[in-house]
Amino acid sequence: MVAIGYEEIVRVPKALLHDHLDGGLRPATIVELAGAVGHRLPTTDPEELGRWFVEAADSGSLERYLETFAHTVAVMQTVEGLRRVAAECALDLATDGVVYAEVRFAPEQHLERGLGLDDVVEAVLAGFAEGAAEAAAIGHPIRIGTLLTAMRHAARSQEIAELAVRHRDTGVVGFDIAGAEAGFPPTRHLDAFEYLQRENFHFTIHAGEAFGLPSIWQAIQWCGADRLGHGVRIVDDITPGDARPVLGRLAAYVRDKRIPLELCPSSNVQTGAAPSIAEHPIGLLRDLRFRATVNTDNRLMSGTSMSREMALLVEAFGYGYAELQWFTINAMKSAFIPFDERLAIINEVIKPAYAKLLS
Ligand SMILES: O=c1[nH]cnc2c1ncn2[C@H]1C[C@H](O)[C@@H](CO)O1
Ligand SMILES: [Zn+2]
Repeated sequence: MVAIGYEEIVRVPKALLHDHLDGGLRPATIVELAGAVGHRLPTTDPEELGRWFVEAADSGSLERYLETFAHTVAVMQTVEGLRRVAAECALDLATDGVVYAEVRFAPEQHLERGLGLDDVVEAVLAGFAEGAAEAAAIGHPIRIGTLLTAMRHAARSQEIAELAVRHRDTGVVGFDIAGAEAGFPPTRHLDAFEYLQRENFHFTIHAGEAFGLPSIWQAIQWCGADRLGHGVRIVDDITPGDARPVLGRLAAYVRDKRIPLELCPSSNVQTGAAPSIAEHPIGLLRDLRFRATVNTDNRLMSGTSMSREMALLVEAFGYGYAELQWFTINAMKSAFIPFDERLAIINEVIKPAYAKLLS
């Protein structure tokens, strides 16, 4: 069987659940916006800047990886900057063949030049709407849902959770916590998660990336997370066994309850959560039929795209269209938009496209 090529992967519909708005800027846009607000960058050559982000993020440490965001967050402090970045994000994802995306960002990081939390959210939602309309006009329809993230080292999660609920009818579909994981367990934000559950709202939690099973356990059993951001370290609870891998109690629970794992292969290699793409646990987790999904995390810091992540998996694991469809439908089933809308995208967009390729 001939391996599927990159161009073919771009053409198939893809669904993306874990992508950070402030981790996906175009380098040329950063240069332009930084010039306008007087922010000093490591270089003002867009190509060099793109390489700088990937190299700086390639540190083997989540903490050092996160330091690179200072340069993207700095240019996302005005309505115009936020709107533009969101519009370009929608357009870039759509032209990469992503038909459904949930994009997240932390509003509390965008208040340095006087905007309020609601202004920030409204600017981003307007940008997504504009980018999606532009994409549809050139034949690349995309549905974008927004997730609001609270930073786990800070103490604004309740406020951000309320902000998310306030904007639930205009495009915000979920909540998340992100930032350095070690030392900042999910239970620090229990009040926010309990509030969201009372509001019948959806949330995912970055867990099991730079810290292991206790973080995943807390996210699910204490906080009630619908999905796990990364969750890749669930493999620490899976042992080889004689005939087949043996799942511990937590891994079995995650699989039995079909808890979605937002796996981000390239990002995990950069932060040291996985040794290489070929050795990434996604291969095992797919074989064991966990609800595994493929994601970009930060397209700028990883120099990647949704199609590139899938191409890397095709190369490393020999996947064909059947596996790509499986990951895509897993993501769509796990999305935070209403059930009927998820079903419509699966039945009217994803399945017909793959059916042609699989027949
Ligand atoms: O993979 C990640 N783990 C934890 N935090 C992350 C990751 N990628 C991005 N972030 C942080 C940095 C961003 O500024 C923030 C909001 O998008 O989320
Ligand atoms: Zn992330």
